Amino acid sequence: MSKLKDPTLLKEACLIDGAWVQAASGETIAVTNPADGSVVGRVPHLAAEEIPAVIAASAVAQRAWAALPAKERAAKLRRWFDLMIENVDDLGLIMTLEQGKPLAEAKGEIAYAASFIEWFAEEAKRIYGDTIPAPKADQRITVIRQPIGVTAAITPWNFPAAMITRKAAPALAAGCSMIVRPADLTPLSALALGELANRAGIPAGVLQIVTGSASKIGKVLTDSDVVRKLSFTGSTEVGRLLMAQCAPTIKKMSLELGGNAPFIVFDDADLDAAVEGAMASKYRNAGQTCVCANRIYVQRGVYDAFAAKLQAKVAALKVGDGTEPGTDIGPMIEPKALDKVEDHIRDALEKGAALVQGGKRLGGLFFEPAILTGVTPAMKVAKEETFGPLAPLFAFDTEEEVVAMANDTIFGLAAYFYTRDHARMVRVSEALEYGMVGHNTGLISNEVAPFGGVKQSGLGREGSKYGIEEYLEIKYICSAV
Ligand SMILES: NC(=O)C1=CN([C@@H]2O[C@H](COP(=O)(O)OP(=O)(O)OC[C@H]3O[C@@H](n4cnc5c(N)ncnc54)[C@H](OP(=O)(O)O)[C@@H]3O)[C@@H](O)[C@H]2O)C=CC1
Ligand SMILES: O=C(O)[C@H](O)CS(=O)(=O)O
Repeated sequence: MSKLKDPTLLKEACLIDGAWVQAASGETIAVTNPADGSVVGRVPHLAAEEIPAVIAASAVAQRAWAALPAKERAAKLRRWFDLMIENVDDLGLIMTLEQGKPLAEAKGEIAYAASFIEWFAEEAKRIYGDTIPAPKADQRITVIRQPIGVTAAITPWNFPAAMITRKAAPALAAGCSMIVRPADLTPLSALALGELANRAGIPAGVLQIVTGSASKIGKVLTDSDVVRKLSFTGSTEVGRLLMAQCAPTIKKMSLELGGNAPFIVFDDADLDAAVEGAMASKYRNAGQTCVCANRIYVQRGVYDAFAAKLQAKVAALKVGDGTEPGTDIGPMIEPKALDKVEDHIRDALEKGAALVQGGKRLGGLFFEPAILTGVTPAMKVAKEETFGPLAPLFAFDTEEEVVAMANDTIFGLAAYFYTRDHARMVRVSEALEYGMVGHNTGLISNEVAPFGGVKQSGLGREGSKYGIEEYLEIKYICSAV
């Protein structure tokens, strides 16, 4: 890839025990650019039989890594953060070429991804314990927190860097090792991060990155009793499967799964702010994020005004190759993603909705950002996650009605609402059954706050002071004195 300042960041190999390794079979997987179908690179297609050695290396490395003083682990993580920031242009370009998002968004994700490493480099030094007054004079009670041990992560294609560091940073900060299996569609970002981890002095085997069959590699990782924790980001369907696979070994799990975010606009909202928030929440990454507004509810008195304002903004979005200046919406990741958006539009139209903006294929994997009006709870788009650039507008009359509709889903990841009434802000933020709620904002993701869902959107939290708990075990020590 000639445009890289540092071409050695394009790693077409797996990171195993500190070395860059090909599959024993020599088989590879092509990584293609969703903008034009060109091959960006090729990564190894490891066989399942090659994974036990990776797990063994992880176990050896983890013991030495955990034995380091926290301050030394923190310093290496901080160096990894610094190297990511220094290489943001190359990391962003690699991401745009394999995932499609506009370059500015890709660079923004690199900064977001790096922020987790910066944050947990600091948290590494603050893993405190407790002393507890004993019930007997000849006893002393202490509580310490220790790393879980060998961990694994399986990550999705939509945030090829942030979903790696949001798991690896707390794991390594806690003294764990981690084996990462990135999505086949976007492994190059993860492998570039692995190269920078090596350069940062993170010891061989502490962070390993393997590519190949998700189900076969996943099965080896979930079956292993050495792997004590699995962190997964992806669909609820695969999350359920992995939970079942982890049950026989009683693995700790973190699950960041599907969403179906309601975005509610009350009639007392600042409409321009609400439109800006809807644009940011809905069309980021071409709508391919789990916290995207999936259902937009607008109180009847402002419905037409909101729809008109939103349509004007959406009509101005530039769809194109993510490397082209001014592109707002890149290609979608694969053909089935466009099929799902079209299916949701077709179903809504058959049930009485109107397509007032966009909704056409633009060739290849490009899709025209769309708006539906007259949407009702009877339509697929009310129950299923579109994961694409489609804004379905529902009208509502009362607060009670819209909260009930917003909560009528198996998901509970993110929700958003716009109101300038303080009492309503308190009532609605407490009534919404979601792990994360945005009030008068459509962007809630950062490294300092606990990211995660309730109901069938997942288990656990990532980021924040809570995120490191996912990689620690509590040990209670009772001493007779
Ligand atoms: N809560 C969150 O933060 C996020 C949730 N999601 C949700 O995921 C969906 C879209 O993302 P998508 O990546 O397609 O989700 P998938 O669940 O299909 O894939 C996620 C990851 O799991 C891997 N995978 C797939 N099947 C298995 C299996 N049987 N065993 C082990 N690993 C497997 C995939 O590998 P491969 O792709 O190589 O086959 C990929 O690396 C949406 O529902 C979205 O909401 C997505 C991102 C973030
Ligand atoms: O996978 C996702 O969709 C991300 O978690 C969304 S975010 O963290 O970038 O908001």
